[in-house]
Amino acid sequence: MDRILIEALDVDTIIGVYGWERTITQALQLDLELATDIRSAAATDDLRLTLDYAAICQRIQAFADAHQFALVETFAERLAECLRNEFSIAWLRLTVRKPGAVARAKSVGIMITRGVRPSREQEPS
Ligand SMILES: Nc1nc2c(c(=O)[nH]1)N=C([C@H](O)[C@@H](O)CO)CN2
Repeated sequence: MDRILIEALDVDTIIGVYGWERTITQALQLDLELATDIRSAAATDDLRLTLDYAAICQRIQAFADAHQFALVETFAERLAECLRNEFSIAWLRLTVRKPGAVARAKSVGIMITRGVRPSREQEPS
């Protein structure tokens, strides 16, 4: 199955387990792989037949503006659910990094995959 890719998307949100983190906005950096079949969009050159990565990026920041989670785990799980529902995404991989959260690490974070991975039988040989 084909994948739409979004790499190193900067998202601002209120997130963290400590009190001081509830008073500031912090940057998260997201990578996404979104399974979709791009062939009909490519054949017709029609954006409506694929996943609009610009619209998805906008939705992600709107989601981040609307929520204040403690854990990056909760942010990732709830965002994955939101995107899968709203954009009819069968399978996705989402990486959420929190740069600078640990002083001696460039970033920390998590990666999740959700949904049913499209089978290879659906792919052309
Ligand atoms: N597994 C996690 N560990 C930690 C998280 C988290 O979201 N998931 N968060 C924190 C703090 O908010 C940290 O980012 C502040 O520096 C600590 N551990």
